[in-house]
Amino acid sequence: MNSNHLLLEEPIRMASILEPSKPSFFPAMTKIVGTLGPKSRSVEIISDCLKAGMSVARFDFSWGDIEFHQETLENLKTAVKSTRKLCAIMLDTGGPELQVVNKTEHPISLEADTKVILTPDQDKPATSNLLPINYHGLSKAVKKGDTIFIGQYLFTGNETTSVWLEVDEVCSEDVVCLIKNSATLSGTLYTLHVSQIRIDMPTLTDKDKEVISTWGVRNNIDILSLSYTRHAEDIRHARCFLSKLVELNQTQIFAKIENIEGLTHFDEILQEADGIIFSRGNLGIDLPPEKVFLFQKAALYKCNMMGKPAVVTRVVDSMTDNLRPTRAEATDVANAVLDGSDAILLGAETLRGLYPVETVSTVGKICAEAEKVFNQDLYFKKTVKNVGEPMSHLESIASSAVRAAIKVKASAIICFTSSGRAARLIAKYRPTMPVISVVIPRLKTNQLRWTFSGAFEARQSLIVRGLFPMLADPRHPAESKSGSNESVLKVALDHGKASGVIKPHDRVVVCQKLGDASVVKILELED
Ligand SMILES: Nc1ncnc2c1ncn2[C@@H]1O[C@H](COP(=O)(O)OP(=O)(O)O)[C@@H](O)[C@H]1O
Ligand SMILES: C=C(OP(=O)(O)O)C(=O)O
Ligand SMILES: [K+]
Ligand SMILES: [Mg+2]
Repeated sequence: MNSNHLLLEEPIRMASILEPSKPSFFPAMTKIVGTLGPKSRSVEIISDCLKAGMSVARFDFSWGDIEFHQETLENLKTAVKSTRKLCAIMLDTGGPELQVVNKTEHPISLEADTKVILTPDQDKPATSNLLPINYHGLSKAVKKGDTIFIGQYLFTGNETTSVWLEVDEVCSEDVVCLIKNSATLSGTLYTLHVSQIRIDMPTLTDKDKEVISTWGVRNNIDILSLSYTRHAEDIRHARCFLSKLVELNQTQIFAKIENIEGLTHFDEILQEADGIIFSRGNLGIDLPPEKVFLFQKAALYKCNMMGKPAVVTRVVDSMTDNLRPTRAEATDVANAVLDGSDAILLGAETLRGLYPVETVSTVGKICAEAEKVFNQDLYFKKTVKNVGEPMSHLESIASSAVRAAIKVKASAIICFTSSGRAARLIAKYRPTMPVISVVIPRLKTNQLRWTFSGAFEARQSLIVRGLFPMLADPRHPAESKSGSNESVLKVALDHGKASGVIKPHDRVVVCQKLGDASVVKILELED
């Protein structure tokens, strides 16, 4: 790769690499999603994760009951209040996940070159020769020679508790497998992944529907992470389900791409979804290893060009048990940023890891360093070319705002918005400075009661690279129609100053509507 793809000053002075970066008010423009669980559910730890840069909390319903997750969420709310850091809520569905059921909870030793039977009879206890699973259709879906992987819930890939099997024969509903490596399965929950087969289970299961309509509705979830999205129809179906739950008709749907079926239908899925999660843990098993990077780069590019947020998972697995990532992992995080990801999703690292806070902060620091050498100029040109001409008015305003901000070396772009659309479009051009989106609430009614919009739009931008939302006071909307938003703008500038983004004598680019005209203006601050 040509060094022009990175923004490095020539000649490169090696010593400059070690110069510490200037502290900034936020850890990085790239966002961090943290999965909350046993090791990250106290108010204290969650507060520290928020301060370290986590802006989206993921609740994975592959595991844990509603009460458990509710308790964690109540702690999150307390932490959000006390730290004054906003956080979006993501519900991750269980989906058609195959699992080994070990009711005894005793560790099970599996020995290489011996055989083990996978059976759908969940009444049988799990032993070294027999593993009950939660799916009746496995024997019909596999054939001799297929590869099966069994790993701990949120397997990291480097634990000694994962096992590879090879299908030997099928006996009615049972599947007899040859064990390829010795391992001890400990714990209660194991995911089972068969490379490249089709599972005839719905993407949104009955259990998922129940969780969404109870826990999800109660907590106004901002983002639904739809596990094992395989077709655009999966998204349409989930959207239809959400729209019937009045409280969730603004919830965004992120397609979690976890297998080859999802890869094959990627383009049509991207059209329907609000964002994409590259579930690299599962993808890494389904795809040949040498193809993983290529899918990541191609798919992130497509997301970037569509202006839809892309999230990458499984970055620093080894930090589950260690204070420092491996060099491969550290480099991988930086490459995910250079490839264009909006957010990094931490799974095992925060859920059951020993160092949740340190992980968030380490990943944030790596992202910030990568952002500094991200070639915005090249990216900008590619994006403009991709949009083509004539551009829509809004697209043209958004790209002009970014260009102006870069040219005058503005310290921030302030964007007024209600739907969030304008701010997201600005972020699409990946400005090097933060975009403060001032979400102006709108009064709306569902014919039962009046409410203000805005909270969803503000929180949903917490997963978009470079976007930092601020929810304006609902008393302002009337005046925003007629006036010039002077008072709201002052609040936004004060907010920027208080957080350290904007300093005296800085330039700031503002994007707003004045009367019927959309304007981009450059402010030169005095104090
Ligand atoms: N309440 C507002 N006050 C002033 N300007 C606004 C407001 N809402 C949106 N704009 C501006 O209007 C243009 C269209 O933005 P967009 O986000 O699509 O609007 P909406 O939120 O109405 O969908 C952008 O230039 C944006 O900055
Ligand atoms: C995030 C992933 O999956 P899970 O939901 O099982 O953590 C993954 O496979 O990368
Ligand atoms: K899940
Ligand atoms: Mg999963």
